[in-house]
Amino acid sequence: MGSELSSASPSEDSSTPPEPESALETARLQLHRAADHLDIDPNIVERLNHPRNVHEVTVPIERDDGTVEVFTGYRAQHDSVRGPYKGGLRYHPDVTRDECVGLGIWMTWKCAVMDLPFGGAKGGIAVNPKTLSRDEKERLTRRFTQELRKVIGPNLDIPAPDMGTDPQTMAWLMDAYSMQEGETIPGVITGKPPIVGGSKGREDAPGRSVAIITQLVCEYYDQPLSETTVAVQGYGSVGANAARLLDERGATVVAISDVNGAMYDPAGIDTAAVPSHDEEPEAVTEYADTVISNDELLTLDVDVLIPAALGNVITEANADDIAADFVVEGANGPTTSTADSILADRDVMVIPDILANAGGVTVSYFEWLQDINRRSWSLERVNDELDEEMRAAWDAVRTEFENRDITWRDAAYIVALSRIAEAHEARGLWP
Ligand SMILES: NC(=O)C1=CN([C@@H]2O[C@H](COP(=O)(O)OP(=O)(O)OC[C@H]3O[C@@H](n4cnc5c(N)ncnc54)[C@H](OP(=O)(O)O)[C@@H]3O)[C@@H](O)[C@H]2O)C=CC1
Ligand SMILES: O=C(O)CCC(=O)C(=O)O
Repeated sequence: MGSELSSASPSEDSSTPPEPESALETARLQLHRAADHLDIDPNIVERLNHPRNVHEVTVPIERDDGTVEVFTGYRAQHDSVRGPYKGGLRYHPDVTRDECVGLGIWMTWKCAVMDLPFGGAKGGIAVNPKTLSRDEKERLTRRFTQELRKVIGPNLDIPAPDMGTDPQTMAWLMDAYSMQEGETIPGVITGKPPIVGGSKGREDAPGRSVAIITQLVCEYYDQPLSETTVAVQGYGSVGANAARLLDERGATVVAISDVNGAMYDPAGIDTAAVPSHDEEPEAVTEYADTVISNDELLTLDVDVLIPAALGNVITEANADDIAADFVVEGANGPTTSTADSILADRDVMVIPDILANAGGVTVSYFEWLQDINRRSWSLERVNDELDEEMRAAWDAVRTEFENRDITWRDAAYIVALSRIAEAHEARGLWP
């Protein structure tokens, strides 16, 4: 196993990089922007500019036809000053080392903005999971777990689902880790099926938090939900759950999408009737009468746009065409830095990923507590506590937004970075 510190130089120059911009470039720019608002020891900022470790592993598996194929996997661990590293595992062909580092940095801020006792990490394998059989995916996950065994653990680094992984993947990881350790250790991973120590409500949680935050934003700007139109890109764990909850709560969801395009109905979509990615991948366009492209979805004239699939979909090229009043980021990093500035100049309110989709990691925290205590919570308790945590985070971010006259993203970063910097100061050195 390789373990290395980032060799990239800190981005002292906070000018915007040319697009396409990597998750790492965006994350570093955002760190420096937030630090500019705060009186933080520059040495702490320099530490946070780099991951603590990036583990790169090769993952060989036997394909069903008997051939061996070797994939590359990563686990980037950014900061653990407030607790064990925490963050998802992504199976996607575009997974790279830098993407994992950038996403890991965002996990640090996300856990801090929610005031959870975790740091940030992210990992994944560069693979298209749709090209794997179920058995191949299981073998890949078990071997990846074996390679990461020494650097994860319930008090060290606790992975979870992300794009391309699901509760079943988490169950295999938990089983592989537990078999190697010789005892059942459910707390090594979250997002498991409830029967093996998962939390009720975890699958819905990131979409639920997107819906809660959308509702709070609408209330804040006196926009009744019953008069709000919504377009959602991506119909997976985040997008489908957000769309369905907003639909249930009275909003009109006019567009949803899968990888092949978007279903569009200005009269409103019956979101429960369309299978999510988990229920049937690539089904949205199959069920649609009117199909538009994913690019067209982004520029629809709706009140709320929820990008909930890939990163970097709102860019310099289309930011001027975004017609929504509010962008609530369901995906991680859907907006490039240039696009962010364009949207801010145009008074489009962007509610950042680290707040909006933080329900996933918050219920992961509840799951971890349940695993430690060997006691499961009711769905009602999970949802009530999630609602409470989201409102507390919203209040903290709103206070900064109102006091400083800044963007919602800067406000969320200020909340997160202040907590992290204070923890580094308190602990004394560079843990
Ligand atoms: N899962 C989690 O706990 C959390 C996830 N996130 C973030 O949310 C985003 C989505 O993750 P998640 O919902 O888990 O992913 P899923 O794998 O559950 O679903 C992804 C969805 O996006 C669609 N999609 C894939 N590629 C594209 C594309 N090029 N254009 C448009 N749509 C596409 C898929 O369509 P199809 O069915 O056709 O494949 C599917 O509907 C990611 O950025 C992730 O990091 C954030 C917080 C928590
Ligand atoms: O639940 C978790 O630990 C992390 C989920 C995740 O990867 C994310 O919020 O981006």
